[in-house]
Amino acid sequence: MATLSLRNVVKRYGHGPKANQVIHGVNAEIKDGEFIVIVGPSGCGKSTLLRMVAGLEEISGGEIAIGPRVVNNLEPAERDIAMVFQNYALYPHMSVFDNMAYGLKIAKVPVEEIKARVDKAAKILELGHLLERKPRELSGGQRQRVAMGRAIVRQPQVFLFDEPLSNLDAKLRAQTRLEIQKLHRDLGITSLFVTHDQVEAMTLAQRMIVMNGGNMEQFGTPEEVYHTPASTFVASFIGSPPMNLLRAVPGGKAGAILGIRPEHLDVGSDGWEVRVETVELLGAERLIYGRIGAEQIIVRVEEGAPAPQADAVIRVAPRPDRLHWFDAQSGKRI
Ligand SMILES: Nc1ncnc2c1ncn2[C@@H]1O[C@H](COP(=O)(O)OP(=O)(O)OP(=O)(O)O)[C@@H](O)[C@H]1O
Repeated sequence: MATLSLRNVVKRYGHGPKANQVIHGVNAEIKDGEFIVIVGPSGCGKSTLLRMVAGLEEISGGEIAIGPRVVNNLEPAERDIAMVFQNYALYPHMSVFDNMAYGLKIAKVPVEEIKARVDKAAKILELGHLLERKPRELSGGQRQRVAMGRAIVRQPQVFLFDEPLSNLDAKLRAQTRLEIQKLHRDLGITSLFVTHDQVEAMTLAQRMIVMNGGNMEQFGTPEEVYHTPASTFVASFIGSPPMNLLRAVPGGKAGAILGIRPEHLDVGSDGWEVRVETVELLGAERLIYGRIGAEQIIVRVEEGAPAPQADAVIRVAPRPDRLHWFDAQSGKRI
């Protein structure tokens, strides 16, 4: 097990004047045994960052260290990491056992030791009865577990996950999320997990790195990111539906954006006048979409609460201890 340090990490594709910088100096000190999620929209650089840790992309600037070792110039195989890919990358002609054993055979681990490690991983992942099958004879979730098994048997210092759940349906994704959490509790291996899904990030992360356009916008626990988002970007990326960001409402301040989450607004007899546009029922709750003047606002209420009609005018009060303020120019929290 090991710490993982990202020190002013930069990535440029191409050289000279045509070079395209896509990671602009990321700093993060990840503790031994921590589960870190890198989250952000498509193209923000999360896979590139992960692939630099893995050694699959050259590091253009800065330093990456695993434990005390700077790994910038080490081959992937020398870095003591194991990676789980989105498409699982299993060998189709090999059995489950051989898929899991392959990396160890290449590393010339003794046969008995290989068997013991594969059997142990298969037990943890409940794959024991499937060891003779080929990948095509497995469900998506089982293939995913084989891919994780292959990573576990390597006993790496660091696990790297590149959107490993995105090919699974919603139910299996939720279940596999729980399995990964359990695995991490049991093995305690430092992990870096990339996803564009904020729910996945919130539920899995001990701390999360929120990326935007090649910059780290925030590095914190899910609670910190939800309760004290560092910018309007983070505020609107984490939370569903996103935080309301209001520029011109009664009680607002010049040069500032007022943020309030839909779940922190109370419908009642005082507060802002909101003209209702539509109301959605989502099962346990209702979303009221409306306007304060020209500003759009979303209010989340419990399903049992009275549902206003379209065009009705209701009063909505923000909870004073749940207000967020951001600089209107920079979008940063003030
Ligand atoms: N080989 C490459 N050559 C040039 N540019 C690249 C290359 N690979 C990625 N990029 C660019 O780097 C940026 C970051 O890409 P990256 O794949 O890391 O994003 P991402 O956040 O993982 O996105 P996604 O969720 O869509 O996979 C993008 O603008 C992308 O176009």
